[in-house]
Amino acid sequence: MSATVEVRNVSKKYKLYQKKSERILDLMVPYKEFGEDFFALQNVSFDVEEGSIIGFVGINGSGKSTLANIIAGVIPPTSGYVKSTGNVALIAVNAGLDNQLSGRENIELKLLMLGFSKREIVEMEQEIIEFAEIEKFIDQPVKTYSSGMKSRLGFSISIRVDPDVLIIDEALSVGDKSFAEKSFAKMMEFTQKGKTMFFVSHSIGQMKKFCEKIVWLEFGIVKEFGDAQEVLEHYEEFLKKYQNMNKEEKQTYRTEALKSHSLKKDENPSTV
Ligand SMILES: Nc1ncnc2c1ncn2[C@@H]1O[C@H](COP(=O)(O)OP(=O)(O)OP(=O)(O)O)[C@@H](O)[C@H]1O
Repeated sequence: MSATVEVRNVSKKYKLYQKKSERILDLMVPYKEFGEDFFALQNVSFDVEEGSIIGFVGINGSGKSTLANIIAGVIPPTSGYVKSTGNVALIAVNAGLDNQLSGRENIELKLLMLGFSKREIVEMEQEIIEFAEIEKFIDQPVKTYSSGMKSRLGFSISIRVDPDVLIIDEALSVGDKSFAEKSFAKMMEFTQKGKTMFFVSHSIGQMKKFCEKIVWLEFGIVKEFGDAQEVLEHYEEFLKKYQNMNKEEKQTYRTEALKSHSLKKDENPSTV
């Protein structure tokens, strides 16, 4: 089964504190606010059709992982909502793995939580271990794994579970070449099955190969959403300019971008 995903007016606010004491005061004093509000995402809206492959691009800190985590239900939005017609799995380095447990225990826990029977778990477990290529380390605690091993384990569990919506956050960048090829082939299988997929990567090459549509995030705001070739062309042009800016120019660019967004929002609050 594939699924649709509706992302509507999603914002995520964090509090930034200069000192530890500010954080404590903010918790303790009910009638006064401490710290500074920071929006990792602001009013993000878009719709995804069944079987689409969507890429998230944007410079560091633009909100890609925050959005991926909100769609996966790992963190809640501050306002707005995400609706999906199917179950969603997130694959990211470290996502959903308990560092204190062994690889095997993590597999079993995840499968138990998803409602698989003991017999099914035994059947699936060996396949997951083999695909992840961590055979002899499978009974060691995950905290001793390299980031590549964690990512391979997370990837292998998620694809075996066969979710309706798959979100892959930079998880393919950490494996070696042969694992990357194997994962890529698996993702192709998923696309052929018509699954809905989100893909977060700094590699524009990977995005071009894989995605049909792109959400370009800039300072937590949707700068563009549309056809992959077109948006990636604009994003590449922007990157060339942005990388040549000095610190002050980047700061001015940020201030102007946020100002123009808040003007647009006032004109039409429900769409970005
Ligand atoms: N728990 C948190 N508390 C405070 N700020 C946070 C928290 N999580 C993320 N942020 C901030 O939110 C912004 C968006 O972060 P996010 O990781 O989503 O960006 P990203 O586009 O995935 O970045 P990168 O490409 O560097 O991985 C950043 O400025 C980050 O510092």
